[in-house]
Amino acid sequence: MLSVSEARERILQGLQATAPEVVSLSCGGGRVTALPLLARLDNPPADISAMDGYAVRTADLSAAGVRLRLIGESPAGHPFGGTVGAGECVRIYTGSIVPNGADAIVLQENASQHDDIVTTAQVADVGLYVRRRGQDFGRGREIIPAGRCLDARTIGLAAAANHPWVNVHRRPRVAIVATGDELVLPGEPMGPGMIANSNTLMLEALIRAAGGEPVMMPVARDRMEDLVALARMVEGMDMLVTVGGASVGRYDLVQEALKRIGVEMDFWKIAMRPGKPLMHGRLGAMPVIGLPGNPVAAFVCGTLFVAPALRRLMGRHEVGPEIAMAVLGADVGANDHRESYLRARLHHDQEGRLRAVPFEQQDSAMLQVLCDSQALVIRDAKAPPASKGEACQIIRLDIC
Ligand SMILES: Nc1nc2c(c(=O)[nH]1)N[C@H]1C(S)=C(S)[C@@H](COP(=O)(O)OP(=O)(O)OC[C@H]3O[C@@H](n4cnc5c(N)ncnc54)[C@H](O)[C@@H]3O)O[C@H]1N2
Ligand code: MOO
Repeated sequence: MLSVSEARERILQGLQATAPEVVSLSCGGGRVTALPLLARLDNPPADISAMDGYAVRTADLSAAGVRLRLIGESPAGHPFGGTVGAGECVRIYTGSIVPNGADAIVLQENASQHDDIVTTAQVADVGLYVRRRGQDFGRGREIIPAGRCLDARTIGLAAAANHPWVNVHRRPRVAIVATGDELVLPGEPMGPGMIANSNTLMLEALIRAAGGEPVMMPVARDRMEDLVALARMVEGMDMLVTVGGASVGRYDLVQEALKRIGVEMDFWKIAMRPGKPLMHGRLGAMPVIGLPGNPVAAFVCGTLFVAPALRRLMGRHEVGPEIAMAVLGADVGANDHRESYLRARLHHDQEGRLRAVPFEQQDSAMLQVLCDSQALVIRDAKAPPASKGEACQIIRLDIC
């Protein structure tokens, strides 16, 4: 059976980012740049003051207590048009353009003004409290590379560089097909043997959080015709995710149905717990991922395989999952041949180290334990027993 990293490699192999589109910058959050962004102006656009005070000539300030003549003011948005000459100064404010002739700012706290005479209580070096033109970035400079996920910081930077729009990859559309005769949507009447279809809604949220556009398809019943008909409806999607029916039971028909609609299967079953019956294939260029039905297995496989594939389709270079370090908060036994992802609580110990305490219960159907976990502790295949205090790798779940 494939290892987790081999399986992820195979899923990511050859995935192409979706086509670019132009969107308004205010809608760019979570999208990935398809082209580098070049600054459309210098920032700041001119030498500006970093403080409220007086724009002065440092040559005049050989000592504190110098008297200068106030010849005008330079409020933000209304630059002073003249030139500061010897023995003169101009009232200035944070963000205002430093007038010609001036080369430093005296803080207003360090000066007193009576009518048009300003007495300074400070000497100044050239450039004091002056932000130079282009100090942040110059016009034409690449400020954001292609492949960067836009967040509050990058949106602020793009806006400062005068970009109203951004060129980003289209949100990948991901069809979610849940399978099973026992499923009803939450809130619907529930007959005997029925359960609420939690996986579809969970995956919808997971896909949306990873930047994709989830498309909920109707539930496929455990009949070949149903599955085949539904699977055919996914043309034009960027990814198909099925959930359930992945195992070996009589009604686990997903793999066969996928083959019938032309999916070229790549692998089925990997050395992982939870998530062993994971499937992967391609319908043309479209990746198809078949998740196991057990909800925790579906979530863990969603995190380890669906979200990274989605990030690659969105144009990201780094696709995760992000691995962090912690120390074990309890002893754990030897592991078998399946790499394990243990649901665990996280807390900081008295030395400030992050401790991960795996839950006793690791059943892959227990959503409450999953929700009470802040991390997955990764146990390598065939890992020997490990003691409390030993380093371990984790995937954090508590960073929303
Ligand atoms: N004889 C064997 N049995 C099983 C094996 C095996 O190797 N040999 N593997 C087990 C493992 S591991 C897993 S994981 C599950 C995967 O099963 P399926 O992918 O076929 O999933 P189902 O049988 O359809 O459902 C399993 C379980 O999850 C519930 N479920 C399914 N879909 C949903 C949904 N949308 N929302 C909420 N809950 C869902 C379903 O009712 C079942 O309880 O197979 C093991 N068996
Ligand atoms: O994936 Mo299954 O949930 O390993 O038990």
